[in-house]
Amino acid sequence: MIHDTIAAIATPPGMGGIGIIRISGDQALPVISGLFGNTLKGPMDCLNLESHRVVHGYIFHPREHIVLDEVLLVPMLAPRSYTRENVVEIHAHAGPMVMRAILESIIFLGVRLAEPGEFTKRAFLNNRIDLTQAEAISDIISARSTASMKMAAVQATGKLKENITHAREILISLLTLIEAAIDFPDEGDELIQEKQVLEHIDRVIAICRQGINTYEEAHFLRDGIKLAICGSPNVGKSSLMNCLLESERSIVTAIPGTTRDLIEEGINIDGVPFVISDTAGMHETKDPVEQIGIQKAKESITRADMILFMKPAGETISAQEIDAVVPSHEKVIIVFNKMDLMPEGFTPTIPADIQKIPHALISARRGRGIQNLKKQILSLSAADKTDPTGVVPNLRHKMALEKTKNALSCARQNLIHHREEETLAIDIRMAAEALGEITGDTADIDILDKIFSQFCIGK
Ligand SMILES: Nc1nc2c(c(=O)[nH]1)N(C=O)[C@@H](CNc1ccc(C(=O)N[C@@H](CCC(=O)O)C(=O)O)cc1)CN2
Ligand SMILES: Nc1nc2c(ncn2[C@@H]2O[C@H](COP(=O)(O)OP(=O)(O)OP(=O)(O)O)[C@@H](O)[C@H]2O)c(=O)[nH]1
Ligand SMILES: [Mg+2]
Repeated sequence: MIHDTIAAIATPPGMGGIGIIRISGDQALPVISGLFGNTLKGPMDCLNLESHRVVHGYIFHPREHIVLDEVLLVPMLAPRSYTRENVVEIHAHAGPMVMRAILESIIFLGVRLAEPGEFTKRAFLNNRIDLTQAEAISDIISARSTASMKMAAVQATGKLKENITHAREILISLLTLIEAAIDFPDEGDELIQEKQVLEHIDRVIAICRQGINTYEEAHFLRDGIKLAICGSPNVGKSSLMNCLLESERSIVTAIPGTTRDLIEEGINIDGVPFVISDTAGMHETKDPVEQIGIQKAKESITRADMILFMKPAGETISAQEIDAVVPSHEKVIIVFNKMDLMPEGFTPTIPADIQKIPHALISARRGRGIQNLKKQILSLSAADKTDPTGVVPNLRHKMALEKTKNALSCARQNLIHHREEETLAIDIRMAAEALGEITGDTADIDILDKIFSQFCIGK
């Protein structure tokens, strides 16, 4: 039921300067009238508070009539609020006990505790924002890199919604035309001009294609670029992992075969998110634990977007060695480690057939050459060439775009082969519905519930 009034603590738990409790719904003002007064005398009538005007005062315990806290109150009256309902915010002191006491007082007066994402769900159900904007708000909060934060911020302004809505409108007007042709078969040929219809279909296919491509090129800015460190035992893989993380995450010893399990950690390099995995050293072994570790290492390398292939500086490297790990030679950086053991001015020798592969010379133990390596990683990831201020669909959007594109390819065939108009209409309706899933216009309640339940409490 959307007509009940909900409340939640909007700020993170724990102690802090200020904590915000938010109430939304029809009963927000009557409830606050039972709790808030602008003098120490007790609660006052709040039904006529002015919207968007901060009021100073006190929160009183609804039964014990004692002061709970000195607060600022922010009324935002429907429809001029985040949810489009009456909203009242209480800006209190952020201590776990005060915040809880105020929230309990509100609940005592008949308000229900909000579910995760419920304020934003109401903003969506009341048409303040569409589903892509709701998802973007959640992405802004959970962003772990500047790049993904920027992408989410663009999406929150409604850029993706505009693109999708535009494409869907093209399909809906096409559909109207085709349905008219079905209803008035005599005028069908005048209503549907094949060339024009094709043009419209192709325009929407192009929009889908563009969205899918952008996802492929840029989704890693949201999800993180998978970077695997691999090489023989003892080359310094774990030392490099720790160096990049700037913490002693992996165990480092002089004993070959120290790392057995796969170790994964997220970092961000110049605002770009990476998920680094430190793998077990690759070699022939009879040790069953090591064998499992090496199997995991291989899987991690297969999944990786980028590979750091480590060698001790001074040892020779061959194309075959790299072939064994990454046959395509793409997205590999050869990392020569332990440069501190080499004479000053040392440069590694690289066979002619692999000179195109980028390389770096470092000392993981001394932390030398790391800045240069980071630069190489960024440049190979092409993250520096990807514009995070563009619209980047997420996986859910991409799947719906694929569904749209496929349905339209069928529609195209039907049109070219002059099949029945009904068949054409079915495909186009399917495509329009798939687009509507992105913005939430045609998404079913299970999808909506799933998306909103992943939000923070109080959002
Ligand atoms: N204190 C506080 N800070 C916050 C929020 C909030 O709810 N409370 N927000 C919550 O997520 C975000 C800001 N989003 C908001 C979106 C709309 C309105 C709002 O009142 N909109 C009205 C009025 C606009 C106007 O009159 O200028 C409207 O759109 O009609 C407020 C906050 C981030 N910061
Ligand atoms: N001199 C020198 N020693 C290093 C350097 N990097 C790592 N080492 C040493 O090499 C040994 C192995 O380092 P690790 O980081 O554990 O090597 P690994 O590749 O993770 O080894 P495994 O997990 O066994 O496959 C340790 O004694 C490190 O201190 C370096 O840059 N210079
Ligand atoms: Mg190791």
